[in-house]
Amino acid sequence: MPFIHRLAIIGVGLIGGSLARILREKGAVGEIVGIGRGEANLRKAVELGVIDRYSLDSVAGVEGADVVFLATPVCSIPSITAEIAPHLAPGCVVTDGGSVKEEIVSACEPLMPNGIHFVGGHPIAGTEHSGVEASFSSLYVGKRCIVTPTSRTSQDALAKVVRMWEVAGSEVVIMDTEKHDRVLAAISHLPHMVAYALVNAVEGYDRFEESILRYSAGGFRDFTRIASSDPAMWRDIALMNREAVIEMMDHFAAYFARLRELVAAADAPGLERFFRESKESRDAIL
Ligand SMILES: NC(=O)C1=CN([C@@H]2O[C@H](COP(=O)(O)OP(=O)(O)OC[C@H]3O[C@@H](n4cnc5c(N)ncnc54)[C@H](O)[C@@H]3O)[C@@H](O)[C@H]2O)C=CC1
Ligand SMILES: O=C(O)C(=O)Cc1ccc(O)cc1
Repeated sequence: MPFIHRLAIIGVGLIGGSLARILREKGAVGEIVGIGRGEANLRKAVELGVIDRYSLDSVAGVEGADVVFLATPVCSIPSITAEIAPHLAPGCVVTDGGSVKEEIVSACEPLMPNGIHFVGGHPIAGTEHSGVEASFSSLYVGKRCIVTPTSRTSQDALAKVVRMWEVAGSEVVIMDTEKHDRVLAAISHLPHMVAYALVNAVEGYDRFEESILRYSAGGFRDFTRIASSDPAMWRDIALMNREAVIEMMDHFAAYFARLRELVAAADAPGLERFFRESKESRDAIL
């Protein structure tokens, strides 16, 4: 039995499309309406059976929806929410999948009319690919999804969002928005910054006349897979979580400087200790 009657998804890409696929597969949703700007992508989403119909107009698209899921780049989420807020059906629950939470939740929660609730969410699952064609129904299975209620969040709205992610196969973790943004800056945003910088640094190394990237082996390719991620998405994340990202970049720079010192001093035991500590931590997360 569907527990969501009409789901409106704004931004039918990897994240929105994957949620649509799994909820349909589980029989959890009656009708799925896709909303976006790119008509070709939305038409493709209908062809693939990811959504039932689409609208290029957010206000018309959310009509009668009991759940609205926003899955566009993070900086666009507050303005889209402001646009749809006065047109939502009574009792509607609005939630999102954006990679930053503090600014989104503090901007969107107060925009909700009486009886309509915004609950922030973030599936810790994804790939370096984007668009509806990259979406797949098992994306969220066995992954964590962080949900960030506030003291104002209705328990019924929270329960509906938690149920949605559990049906999608995720383990839901409740966290406050401030902690979310610090944790994600460390375990997701910093690695993306490092990967993007590493690829540019190697490409920009001009000792030789040819581009040396084509000689890269498995290690470089594994390490930099995430530098193939969507630039507009990562522009928005870097801008919206700027303070926490800078704090982590500075923290990382201190460790990198320490490693440089060990190399410069040819400190063999120091280097081995540095690498051993890192290997032990990394082995423990596998
Ligand atoms: N890609 C990933 O691995 C993950 C992404 N996220 C978050 O999910 C959100 C969506 O990311 P993806 O699905 O990967 O992106 P995507 O690029 O695959 O899909 C985004 C969709 O939103 C549409 N869109 C962009 N701006 C819009 C606007 N102003 N109005 C309406 N539609 C608009 C695009 O046309 C596209 O169809 C982002 O906030 C991102 O931070 C969260 C977890 C993982
Ligand atoms: O491609 C990968 O491995 C990722 O790290 C995907 C990812 C990107 C952004 C998020 O907010 C969460 C997960």
